[in-house]
Amino acid sequence: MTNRLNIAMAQLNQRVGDLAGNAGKMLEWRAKATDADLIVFPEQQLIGYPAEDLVLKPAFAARAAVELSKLAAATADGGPAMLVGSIFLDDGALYNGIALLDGGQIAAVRYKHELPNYGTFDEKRIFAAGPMPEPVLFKGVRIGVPICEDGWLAPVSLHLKERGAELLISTNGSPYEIDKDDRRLEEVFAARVRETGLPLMFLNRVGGQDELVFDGSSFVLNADGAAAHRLPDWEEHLRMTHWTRGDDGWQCADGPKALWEDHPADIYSAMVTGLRDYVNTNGFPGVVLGMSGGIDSAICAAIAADALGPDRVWCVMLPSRYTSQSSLDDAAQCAEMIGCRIDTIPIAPAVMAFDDMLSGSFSDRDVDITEENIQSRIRGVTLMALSNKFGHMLLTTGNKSEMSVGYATIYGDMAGGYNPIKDAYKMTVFAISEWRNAHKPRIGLGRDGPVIPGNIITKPPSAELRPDQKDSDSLPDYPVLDKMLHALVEEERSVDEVVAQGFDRDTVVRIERLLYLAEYKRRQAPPGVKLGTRNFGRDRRYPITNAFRSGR
Ligand SMILES: Nc1ncnc2c1ncn2[C@@H]1O[C@H](COP(=O)(O)OP(=O)(O)OC[C@H]2O[C@@H]([n+]3cccc(C(=O)O)c3)[C@H](O)[C@@H]2O)[C@@H](O)[C@H]1O
Ligand SMILES: Nc1ncnc2c1ncn2[C@@H]1O[C@H](COP(=O)(O)OP(=O)(O)OP(=O)(O)O)[C@@H](O)[C@H]1O
Ligand SMILES: NC(=O)CC[C@H](N)C(=O)O
Repeated sequence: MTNRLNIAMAQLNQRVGDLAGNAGKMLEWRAKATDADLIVFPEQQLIGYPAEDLVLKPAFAARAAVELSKLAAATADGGPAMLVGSIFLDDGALYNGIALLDGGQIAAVRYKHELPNYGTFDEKRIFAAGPMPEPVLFKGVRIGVPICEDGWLAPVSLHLKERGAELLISTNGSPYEIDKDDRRLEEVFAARVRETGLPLMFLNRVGGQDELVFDGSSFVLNADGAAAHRLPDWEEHLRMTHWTRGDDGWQCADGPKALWEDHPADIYSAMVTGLRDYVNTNGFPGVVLGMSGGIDSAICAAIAADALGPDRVWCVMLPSRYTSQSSLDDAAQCAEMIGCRIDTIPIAPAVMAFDDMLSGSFSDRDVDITEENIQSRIRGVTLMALSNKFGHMLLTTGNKSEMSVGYATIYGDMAGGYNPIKDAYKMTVFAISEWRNAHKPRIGLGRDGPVIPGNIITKPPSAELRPDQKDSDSLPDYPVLDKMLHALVEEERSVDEVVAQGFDRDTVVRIERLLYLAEYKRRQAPPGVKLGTRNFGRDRRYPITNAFRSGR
């Protein structure tokens, strides 16, 4: 039995499916934590979280077992023991679990009891729930290891306390959502400390995995509820924590307390993190995007420059006969401010070729939205040709307001691989543009100073697909539209409830109809960074074919 423990917290990124890579990285970080008795890694650090249905492939679970044995063998060197999250096939059932690796062996294994099955989580579909976990014994100390959701609810921690746990170490794969960092510390895990009277370590992963981003923001709370450590958000970080046992139990010595980003800096960092990891992990040399002189493409280019560096961002202006001189000037100035390449490829020759090709088929039809959308699709084809030829991934730039009501052209401006602003309403796009002009993000690789010309932020949004077109011709002004959408999407309000908030009934009925009709477009849209509690794709899963309208 010991009265002192040094526990290292490894707030790491992960690569889903790269078991050997994740294992190698854990050993690298362990080698840096020389004074540690124990080094702790986030939930499912070995396989990457969330690995989704990949865990159901028997060969994957078998490989995880092999890699875990190798890691266990590596602890025969007398260095720090390791707490490693992985998957475990046990008597035909698959568990999300954690292993204590010590003295060259797998010294203990515990399974997750509470499986989250809401929002983005589907763990009941892929895992069996473990029994109530007992504490693990390490150097004579009984440590409770609630795995993520186990710590979000009271029963597991209470059980661990009852079974003699002396401190709690919670390993997490807790995705970013607006304000979630403070909620984890001040509400959820502070409650576990109050209920059990035990000190608690909360360790979370960082980095992006498809639509999810993880902010880290790990911490240690002492039994009196005071924070002893706060690790930085959005960065990998190794933190040594020093614990002593006194008459009142275990106490963690005070350490550095990082400040976590406020609004809207956190949203911007989430977008940078999600895009950076998506592009780098999937091996693209950079990104290409259509730069129209509008705010959506401008902020996407700025985010990409902060994610990848300006030299990996390639903007292309694709003017048509409706593109104004001010759009050409704004696009050029924006690229110059960001410090990235911009080329100009006029689309008129392709537009004329399509007019010609289709003139026979369309001879008895008026010109309508068909011709407008052909311009957008020509841009999509051109940008995808650049992507094919040079390897850069095409960014899509539709914000959540547009994606909500289908204000985008399928196979046109919706063509692409990833959308950094997919979960940001238009008013959020304005807010982060203002913010980025006044601040360089801490994790950003872009330039200091403003990156978006003021005119792009102040001019009325327009798709420029026909003369003098404005978004407000088809949609309510964005401050109004966004409030309605917030009520309909994020809060799942009915038309009557939204009308009661002071909005015009006909408009709300129309917006709800557009929202439901556009489901088919969203189902074919690229993934993008989740910011809120109700993103399109993982959180909000509506039927495409859907006759329900709440306003009739
Ligand atoms: N339920 C369903 N399941 C599967 N497919 C369905 C469908 N309903 C329609 N469709 C298909 O979708 C087609 C209509 O969708 P789509 O072709 O997108 O055309 P549509 O939605 O009619 O038009 C695009 C809209 O996006 C606006 N916009 C805003 C900003 C930028 C841009 C831009 O392009 O840069 C565009 C543009 O002004 C216009 O209002 C139909 O012709 C039909 O083929
Ligand atoms: N002239 C253009 N050149 C290059 N890309 C374009 C052009 N027009 C549209 N696009 C692409 O299509 C996307 C959708 O156009 P849209 O007008 O909705 O967005 P925006 O111009 O960036 O912003 P805003 O809605 O504020 O005008 C743009 O973000 C851009 O990627
Ligand atoms: N991986 C998990 O169990 C995460 C669930 C947890 N409630 C969260 O949102 O962070």
